[in-house]
Amino acid sequence: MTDAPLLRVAGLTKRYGDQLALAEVGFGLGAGEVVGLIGPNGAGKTTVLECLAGLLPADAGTVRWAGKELPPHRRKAALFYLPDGIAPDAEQPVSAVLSFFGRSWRLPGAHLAEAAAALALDRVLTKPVGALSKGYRRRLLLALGLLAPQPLLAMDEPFDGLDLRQTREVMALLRQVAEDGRALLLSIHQLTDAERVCDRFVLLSAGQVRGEGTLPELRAAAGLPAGGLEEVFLALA
Ligand SMILES: Nc1ncnc2c1ncn2[C@@H]1O[C@H](COP(=O)(O)OP(=O)(O)OP(=O)(O)O)[C@@H](O)[C@H]1O
Repeated sequence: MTDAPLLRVAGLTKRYGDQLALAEVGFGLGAGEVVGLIGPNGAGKTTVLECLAGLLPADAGTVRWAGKELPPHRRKAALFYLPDGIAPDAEQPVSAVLSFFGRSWRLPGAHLAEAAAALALDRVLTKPVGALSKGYRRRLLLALGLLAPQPLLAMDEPFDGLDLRQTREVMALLRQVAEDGRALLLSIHQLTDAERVCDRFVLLSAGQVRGEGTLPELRAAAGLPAGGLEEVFLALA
């Protein structure tokens, strides 16, 4: 685990009625790190991200940023959250959506063109967002993530809807984003994808953290001499 993490989540608890969706979830994340929030369907990954982003009120828990408590209404200064499956401005062409965010974030046009090219969006710039395929819609969201000024990028299932080649390209791009110093928190249910792109993992099962660390650290915690994330997850969760 990172000694002095940029982000420190502690005791995050969320109930939906009688159901305890998150039970004292805690983990840390450092600058330049790619951390995977790993767990099966219903484990609570989206709930963690939404509470963290300040979109969903948590029942308990603290979020500290560089050692100081960061209340929900100030989270968007630190964190850009890309939810799963949204289509911003479905009627607008891709170029208009990119320009809108570019203006909001006061970015030079060259940055927009770079992000569009990095995600091969140049060929769909005139298409309305609602008419994009799932993979291209995902690419547009990823481009917004690349352009966003916040130091932490949180993404819900960033590889959903991408084919094999697209997944590899986007993984390389996300690794580059981390090398440039941003922190990434990615919710991923495909363990093979997570293993390829993340530095560390937070294993979530039924709203509880069952392990946190690098693969070798998690293997040690599970008492396994070898094995991938899948074996480790099954042993710990
Ligand atoms: N708005 C809601 N009202 C009631 N229960 C909810 C609500 N949102 C989520 N839940 C429940 O909370 C639990 C955690 O859901 P969440 O969507 O966070 O899981 P997840 O790990 O992101 O799952 P998936 O991989 O399927 O997206 C699930 O049991 C889910 O049914």
